[in-house]
Amino acid sequence: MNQAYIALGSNIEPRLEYLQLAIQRLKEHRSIQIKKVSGIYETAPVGFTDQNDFLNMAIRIETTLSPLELLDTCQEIEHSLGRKREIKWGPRTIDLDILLYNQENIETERLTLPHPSMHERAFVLMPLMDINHHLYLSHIEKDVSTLISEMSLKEKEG
Ligand SMILES: Nc1nc2nc(S)n(CCO)c2c(=O)[nH]1
Repeated sequence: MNQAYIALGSNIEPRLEYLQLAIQRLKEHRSIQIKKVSGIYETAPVGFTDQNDFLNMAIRIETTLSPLELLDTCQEIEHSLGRKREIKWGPRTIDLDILLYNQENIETERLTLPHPSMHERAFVLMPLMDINHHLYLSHIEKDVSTLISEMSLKEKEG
């Protein structure tokens, strides 16, 4: 049995519903079992900042799918929930990013694992710490207090 971590995000309303639908579709897949679900975080957009805030979360699954089969499944769910890839970094109804697949390093045209940006994204690391804190203390270049202060700054900005 393989273990994988997936990051989810949405910044087009109804954001929460898109997250719930994506998780439901993963849960319904006969080769995927959802083992842990993080909390849901409202986060300011990073990268392309001229867009709505996101709702982000992460899940841990067990699966018999290969990494590329899991990617196909995630992209099918994104497509079924109306994901348009007009602007690369633009708004999206739902985003499903595979972060880790076992402890494998994978470098293909379609998929790089571990996800190359996960170590610099508070919107990924904070949900992951909900799920499996010991897994991420070793990955965080910024210390946890920096990440938390970044998140609380967002809270204060309101
Ligand atoms: N806070 C936040 N900013 C983001 N920028 C991009 S692109 N994305 C899409 C994920 O790559 C996000 C996101 O999910 N959350």
